[in-house]
Amino acid sequence: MALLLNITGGSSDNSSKKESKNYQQSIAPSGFSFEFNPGEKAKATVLARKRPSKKEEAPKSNDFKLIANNEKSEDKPKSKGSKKESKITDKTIDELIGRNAEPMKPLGIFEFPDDPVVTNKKNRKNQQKKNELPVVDFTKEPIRNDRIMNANERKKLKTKFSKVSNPFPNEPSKNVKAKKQQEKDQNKQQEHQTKSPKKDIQEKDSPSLGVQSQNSSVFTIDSVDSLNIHQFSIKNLKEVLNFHKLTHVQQRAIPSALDGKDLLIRSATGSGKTLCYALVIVEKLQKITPKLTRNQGIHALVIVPTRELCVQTFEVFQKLCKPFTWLVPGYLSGGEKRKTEKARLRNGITILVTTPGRLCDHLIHTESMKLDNVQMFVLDEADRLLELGYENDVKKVVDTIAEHSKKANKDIQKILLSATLSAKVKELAGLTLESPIYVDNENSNTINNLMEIDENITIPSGIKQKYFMLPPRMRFIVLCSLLVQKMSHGSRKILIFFPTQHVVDYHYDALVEFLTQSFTKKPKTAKSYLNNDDDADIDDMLEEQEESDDEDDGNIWLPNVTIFKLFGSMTQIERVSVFREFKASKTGILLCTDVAARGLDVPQLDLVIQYSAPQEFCNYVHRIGRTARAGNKGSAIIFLTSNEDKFIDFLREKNIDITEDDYTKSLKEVQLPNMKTRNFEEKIITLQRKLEDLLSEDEELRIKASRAFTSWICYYKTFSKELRHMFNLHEIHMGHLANNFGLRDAPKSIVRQFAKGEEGRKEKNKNFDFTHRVHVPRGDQRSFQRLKRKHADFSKTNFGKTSNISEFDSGLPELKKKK
Ligand SMILES: Nc1ncnc2c1ncn2[C@@H]1O[C@H](COP(=O)(O)OP(=O)(O)OP(=O)(O)O)[C@@H](O)[C@H]1O
Repeated sequence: MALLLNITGGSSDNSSKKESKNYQQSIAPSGFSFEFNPGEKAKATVLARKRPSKKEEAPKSNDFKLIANNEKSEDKPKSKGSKKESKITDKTIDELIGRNAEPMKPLGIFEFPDDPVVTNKKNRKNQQKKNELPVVDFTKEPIRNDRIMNANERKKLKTKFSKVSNPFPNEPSKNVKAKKQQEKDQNKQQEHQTKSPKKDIQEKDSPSLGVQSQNSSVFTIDSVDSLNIHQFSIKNLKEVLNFHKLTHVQQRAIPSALDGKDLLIRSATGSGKTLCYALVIVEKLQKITPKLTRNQGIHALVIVPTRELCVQTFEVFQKLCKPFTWLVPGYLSGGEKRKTEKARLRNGITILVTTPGRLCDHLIHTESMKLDNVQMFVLDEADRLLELGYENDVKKVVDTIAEHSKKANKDIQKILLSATLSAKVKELAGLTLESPIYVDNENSNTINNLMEIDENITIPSGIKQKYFMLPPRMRFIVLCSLLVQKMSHGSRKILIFFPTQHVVDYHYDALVEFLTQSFTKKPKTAKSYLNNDDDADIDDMLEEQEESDDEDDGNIWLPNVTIFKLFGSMTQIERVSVFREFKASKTGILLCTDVAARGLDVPQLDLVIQYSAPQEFCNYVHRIGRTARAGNKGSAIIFLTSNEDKFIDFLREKNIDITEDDYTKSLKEVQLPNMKTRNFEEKIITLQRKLEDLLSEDEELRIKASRAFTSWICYYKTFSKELRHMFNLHEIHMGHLANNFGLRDAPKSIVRQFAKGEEGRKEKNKNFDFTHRVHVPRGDQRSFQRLKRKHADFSKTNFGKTSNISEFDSGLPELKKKK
């Protein structure tokens, strides 16, 4: 029970105020807050109250024992010891409540609009009885329903509670003045920014990049035969890699690199930059006579920013080295045991692909890690390396290599590739490269002054860019219907970018439940199996799940599609296996953070969905660049809400060709499995209810949703300077955003769960000794079984683990595991 009392009165003695305050704190029962000044008539006002929930214990009468000062206003303040004690019993409390009662309402000061679907349980029950669904236009912003309190009452309440910090701003419609003021401030800020000659590093590093669309096609008419390389390499390119023609960037870069020049390469996503250095490395090393042996150490070093890119690049080298078996490619990507990697290094690697952090670690701790023989050095995705904070690591490696080259008096060829050439990348290029040749989509020429290069990005012409302008609470529902629509229209692979790993994790569970499990059956989590049956075995569960899936095919939206998730804090085994399986699968949906935005090359990926906007403009370009690669076609859709429309203007100013699409189209088109709905509004209501019911049945999922909601808010606060004014937290309707996550609680209380501190969280999560939801997407069983066998005690594996160490930390404290 929460009760707020305000006991006020004037005071004639200031000295005793402090004393009495201390006193009242020490005796105040939890849930009460009151003030009173000694010497005056105590006046109690009940501002609001909440009925105790059934579970909560009824308060004992002792809880209401308040020490009030003298009831008579003319009484002088008395010393502590002489305070008169008067008991306010349950009865008096009730009387007080009865006298001043305001309508029942949770103590949250800012109420959220009454949503007939979400909050009106009575209505819902009645409707269900009648077997009729209310028709609600979800597509419109609801009109605020002020029936709980009128404006005056709310104003009063707000001023009384003005001391309480409010993490949520007022709703936009109610806050016109504040909005205007904010706009003024923003304009001033912008003016200031344009006038100010000094720019800080971040501004420098997120420059207003220009965009140009690729004019020509990706490929030239030149065949791979035109390259001056070994005949076996040409045969290998044609037969193993299926490359016949050169891309523009390859045609320009490869001959110069074969001549031993340092290169700075910038070109559109998917234009074949990897081959520009990989082919040259293999060609140069295979030429060395006598043939290199693996114990002669590392001869080529390639640094990439992420583990997936590391594995991907290593696989390209494996293919290119096929005709030259004495060249041994290898990779170090972190996440693996240092011991295993040390053993690999000891065995000998000729071409090493690595992430910078792990490389530096081995340079310090591993004796066999030597860079003395390095002849070629590549920095791929240099801008991303710097963004991820690897600047020092990269500089350390550059220095080490320069030292060796000086000692041995030999030249090391260096190649730097970057999608964007920010000031920092240029600075790094200046440090690393010597009289480089600059290659982009259109040109290749020697560059004297790197600073002269513009900072434009090129977007492949094969990408069709669309946006949805949709109400915030519709995001998830539209996503489901869009996925079903696209998959049934022949899409093979879809990549969805989410803001943080918590948001990925929650949506993975929710989408698996919606799209790949029986639509009408209640979900079963591993926990419920383990709890209900002592002898239950995961094997039984999997078998049962498989059998019921087979029976229910008609009841499943996407029975043959596997859903994957990928984010930075997953274990190495998970990350690599997810990435490989998604690449190899015929159809699939990958939910990810920006960890997959750069460099990843997934064949037949025809749609990229951005569930939320990227925090930096260049990430927009990289995200959409996962589709329409190597001259193929693809499409990209970004989900925005009406208050984010400035982002579209911003994109158009950058010459990005983006058009609006009707988000209701897919909802109107797709049918819910085994369900007949009269209109699309009914579909929306059914889907929203399903989501909410799912959360109410599954506490674990509800907690995930709450964390995801909170981390979304954190993400929203951290947009780059360039984009910050377009994504204003003050303009988000928190209630609607919470609805979108299937949450019915007041947004403020959701966030509080994670702001309470360690004790609060422990309390909240004390029942969760097994927090891994075991969704085994169909077709994914084998890999799951493999994983399970590897980790005999399943409940202790990291499968599905989500902690906060990834590239997009949500800023939330990590959940502590129960001992
Ligand atoms: N000459 C070629 N002929 C056919 N396909 C090619 C050729 N060169 C590269 N590709 C293919 O094009 C795709 C993109 O190549 P790559 O990953 O090297 O692009 P990228 O420019 O590095 O992209 P990003 O900037 O996104 O990292 C790959 O699937 C690769 O196999």
